[in-house]
Amino acid sequence: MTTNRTFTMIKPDAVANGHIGNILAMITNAGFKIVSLKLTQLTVADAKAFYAVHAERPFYGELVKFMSSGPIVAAILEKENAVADFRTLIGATNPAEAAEGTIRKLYATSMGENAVHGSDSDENAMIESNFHFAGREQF
Ligand SMILES: Nc1ncnc2c1ncn2[C@@H]1O[C@H](COP(=O)(O)OP(=O)(O)OP(=O)(O)O)[C@@H](O)[C@H]1O
Repeated sequence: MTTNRTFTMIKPDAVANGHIGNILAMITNAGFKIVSLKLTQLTVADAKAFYAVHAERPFYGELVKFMSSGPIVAAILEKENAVADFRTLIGATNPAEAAEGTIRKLYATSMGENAVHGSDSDENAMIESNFHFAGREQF
């Protein structure tokens, strides 16, 4: 397996509920190295662009509103098999279906407000990382 990178956001629900520290601890305890990190907030335009792939889905408006509703933590993570291993760590999109011990099982409140994002491919990890971080912020 090769060392690679994934992109994550701690979403507005988890930030508002005070879970930043616990979620970052779970991430680093699982062996991910943080190579970029910031507290930021998406504008409506940013959220629309980030989730453009979902533009035709019925939940798109709700998703854009939620993701721009408050601060998020954006991070780039490095590990062997980072994309797949991170999706295992966060659990299923719907927290009711998320496995025990996953971040979403512990901290997500609903399908929409599900605590964290994780890239779904190496290609998207790079696109999403570059959306949020300048080259000099990627260590
Ligand atoms: N049926 C739904 N109702 C409300 N929100 C939804 C629904 N399906 C997805 N979402 C929201 O849109 C996000 C993107 O959906 P996607 O299918 O890509 O899930 P995911 O890959 O598990 O999540 P993410 O991209 O945030 O890591 C979900 O994380 C969730 O916040």
